[in-house]
Amino acid sequence: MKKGKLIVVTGPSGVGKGTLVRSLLERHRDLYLSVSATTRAPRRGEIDGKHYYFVSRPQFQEMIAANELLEWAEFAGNLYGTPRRPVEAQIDQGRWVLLEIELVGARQIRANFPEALRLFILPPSMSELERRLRNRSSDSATAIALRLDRATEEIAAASEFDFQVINDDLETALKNIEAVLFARCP
Ligand SMILES: Nc1nc2c(ncn2[C@@H]2O[C@H](COP(=O)(O)OP(=O)(O)O)[C@@H](O)[C@H]2O)c(=O)[nH]1
Ligand SMILES: Nc1ncnc2c1ncn2[C@@H]1O[C@H](COP(=O)(O)OP(=O)(O)O)[C@@H](O)[C@H]1O
Repeated sequence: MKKGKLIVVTGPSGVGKGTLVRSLLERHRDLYLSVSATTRAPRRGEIDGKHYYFVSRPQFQEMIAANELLEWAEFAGNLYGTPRRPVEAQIDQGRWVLLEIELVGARQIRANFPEALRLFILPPSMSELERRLRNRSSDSATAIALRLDRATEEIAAASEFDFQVINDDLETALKNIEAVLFARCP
């Protein structure tokens, strides 16, 4: 069977990655979203096994030691990683797998899976990024400050990615992502 594709979506926290990925999954039922493991505490409404696998630091360290993660990184004081087995199983079945991950993990994927398609989502401006993070009301002021600090560093690396998409108008951004995915992955 023809192997599936690995598609990496990266961009600063609050840029709208989750929103874009959710819309893509609704519109293209054959896409598969990898569920990450994290040591971050669940936000209101987040479900274990659906949004993330919420694990302790020792559990996460065990996953690293057992080589169960395809990539992992520390972000704003918490560990995040992609469980290897489900991703490999889906790719072996010919499905396209989306990874919504930060920059350090995206670099690991580039090193280990050079064939992966990597997209970077940009905000229309830093002030709009900050507005989105604050309006989302999901993080403490400290967590927002850590995310904004990191955003500048991540945006500086946007050109390392195969494609850059600005998430200003949501529908336009979605169309641009679809154009990239379906032009490159016939
Ligand atoms: N490297 C890596 N990053 C991840 C993974 N899962 C999520 N992330 C990234 O970790 C960052 C923080 O995620 P989260 O705490 O959910 O905050 P949010 O992006 O602001 O909603 C985001 O940039 C995510 O894309 C993963 O498995 N690996
Ligand atoms: N194109 C857009 N225009 C305005 N607001 C947006 C847009 N895309 C996402 N948002 C809002 O921005 C906030 C952050 O989006 P989210 O998907 O959680 O970002 P991320 O997953 O990148 O951290 C959410 O409140 C979301 O509704």
